Amino acid sequence: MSGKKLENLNVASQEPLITPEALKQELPLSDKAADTVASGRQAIYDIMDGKDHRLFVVLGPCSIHDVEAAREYAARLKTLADEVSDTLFLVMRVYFEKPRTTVGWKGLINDPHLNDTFDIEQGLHIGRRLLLDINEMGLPAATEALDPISPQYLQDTIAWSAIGARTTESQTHREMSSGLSMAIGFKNGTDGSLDVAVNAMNSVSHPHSFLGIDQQGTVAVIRTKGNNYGHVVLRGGGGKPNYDSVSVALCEQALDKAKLRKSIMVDCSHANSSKDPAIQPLVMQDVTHQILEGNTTIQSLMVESHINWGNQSIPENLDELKYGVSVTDACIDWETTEKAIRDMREKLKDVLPKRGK
Ligand SMILES: O=C[C@H](O)[C@H](O)COP(=O)(O)O
Ligand SMILES: C=C(OP(=O)(O)O)C(=O)O
Repeated sequence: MSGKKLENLNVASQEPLITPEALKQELPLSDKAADTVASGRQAIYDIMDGKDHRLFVVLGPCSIHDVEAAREYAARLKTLADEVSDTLFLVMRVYFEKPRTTVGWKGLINDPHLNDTFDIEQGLHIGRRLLLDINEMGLPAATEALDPISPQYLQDTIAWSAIGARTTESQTHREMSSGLSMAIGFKNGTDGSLDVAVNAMNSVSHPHSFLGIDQQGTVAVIRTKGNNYGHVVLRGGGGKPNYDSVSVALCEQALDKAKLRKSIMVDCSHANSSKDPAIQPLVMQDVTHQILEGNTTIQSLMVESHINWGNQSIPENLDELKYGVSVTDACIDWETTEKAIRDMREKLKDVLPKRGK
């Protein structure tokens, strides 16, 4: 055996991590929370299958960094969700994993103390605790599945997942999604390309076999059945939006050609708003107008919303963090969120039940 050190040359250290099974034993899902997850997933399947006339709307902070603010947001959202539930099915964005263009804070699981200590074990505990609490309130949760291992720890609490613009083309993410137990939205690429999302939908509907871990944390060959509830998320890109009726029609054509499900989510943020939160309610209004004009394929929306407007950089002294303000992309505030959702409900409440008939 050669004495030359040839592996892990750029690895600083490795630490064992709690297993998914042990985390779930410490933080189990209650019957009430499990009902929220199961009924949330089913409502989304029914909307995608045309059995439920509502739109589903994934809304909430760009990222969670303060669990108290997230709980307050969830309580407000639950009240609003009940109020508009005849027309809109509201699901809270509970995003713990942030894909970065280059570098930056990677989210609450990766660095829960926001200080580059990367206490991932603590991050998993804090994240799971919050997801349990939100589901306990009766509010379903949505997240981005970014790390290919973390779903084993958290996905039993999630009603809808996204694969982000930076990972839609990744085989690892398509394989993982083919085994996830809920509907999954694939964003178009950051350059605006739709092909990557269409190809992802095709890939995810097939069974895959790949390397992963099981609930005991043992390295395993994971064999999946395929996920038939993949759909496209139009988020704009390459400096241009793609929520307008022409882009939506082109998306429908591409899905038709590929013989894939014509279920479209419009992301009102990201490149569809040039990351200016003030544009998000305008995108919501435009989508509402398209539906009033006869569109039948937009079945869902995504909105980045928090308690307070805008965003902030993470300060060196964390005491200086402003409460309820995003530390990643800028969000609309609660008052704007309530108004935009109520307006949408008012305009669509009589139209959606008759949609496509
Ligand atoms: O949704 C959040 C951001 O758009 C995404 O994480 C990329 O952020 P960045 O370009 O600031 O790294
Ligand atoms: C990172 C996100 O979006 P995108 O992948 O579209 O950039 C997000 O929704 O948090």
